[in-house]
Amino acid sequence: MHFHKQSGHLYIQYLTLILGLLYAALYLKWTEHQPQLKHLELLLESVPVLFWLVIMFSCHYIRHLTYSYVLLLSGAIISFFASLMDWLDEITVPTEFAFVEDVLQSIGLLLSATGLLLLFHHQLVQQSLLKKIAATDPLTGALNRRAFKAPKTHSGSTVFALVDVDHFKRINDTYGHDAGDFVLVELAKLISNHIREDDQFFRWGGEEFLLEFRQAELAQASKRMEALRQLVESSHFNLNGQAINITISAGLTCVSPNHGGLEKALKAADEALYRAKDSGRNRIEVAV
Ligand SMILES: Nc1nc2c(ncn2[C@@H]2O[C@H](COP(=O)(O)OP(=O)(O)OP(=O)(O)O)[C@@H](O)[C@H]2O)c(=O)[nH]1
Repeated sequence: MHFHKQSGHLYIQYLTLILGLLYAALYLKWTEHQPQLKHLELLLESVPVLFWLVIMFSCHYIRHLTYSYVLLLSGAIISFFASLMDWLDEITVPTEFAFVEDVLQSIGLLLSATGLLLLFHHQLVQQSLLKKIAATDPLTGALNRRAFKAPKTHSGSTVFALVDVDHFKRINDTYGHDAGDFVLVELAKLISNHIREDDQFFRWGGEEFLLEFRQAELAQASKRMEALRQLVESSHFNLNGQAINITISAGLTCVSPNHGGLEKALKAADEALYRAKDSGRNRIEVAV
């Protein structure tokens, strides 16, 4: 008979529901017509029993994390029976199984705590991975627009350079779209390898990038941008023996600590970039 893995996990949920119903029936049956029972104590002792049932039921949702799942589920099952024995002690005369009960409780807690720790660890790793994916451009590996944050006002002046590949459409048209992608990847690598650790490099969209020169004056950043422009101009991107040459244009603007508005500054950089394009490309222009 073909046994589907998924249904095996669902059986555990059904089993939990059945155990829950049996427990409720047991509770009602044994407390019926017994006014001498301490009902409040009995109710309080029910909390751990129900808690472990809920954990057993919820384990289904982490079934893809095998180790956490197995540890948490087995811990919950053992703890459930230990709590049930504890609960029974309220109704019947406490038995000589108190030691077994304690051992079961310890093992159950140990297993579920380990399962939970593994689950938290997995969640932390996943969270940082997701953060990284959300901030990275999948093609070039550069930061993406989502990762961009306005510079902090106490960190001195910042210079932004909007960088655009010249006549990029021609590269796509001449060598194909994959070659265009290759050029973007290589360009991003080249620039990333030649900026300072403090500087930030974003893929702003299409064949446009944003460079953030942190704690830099306009004159100093212009020099560094000009050096990058010359570096790109003199580089050959080698695709299957075919050397592809490109040039870039850039528009720069400075944002001082008491800047009036980042959007305004980026717009100025964009206008400077278009001036660079209009003036023949392969050059940098500073916003006026
Ligand atoms: N291969 C590839 N092409 C892209 C990508 N994103 C945008 N493009 C292309 O980039 C080209 C941009 O063309 P245009 O906006 O005309 O600019 P350009 O040809 O670079 O000309 P100028 O900017 O004026 O120098 C378009 O053909 C887009 O299809 C990408 O991720 N990969």
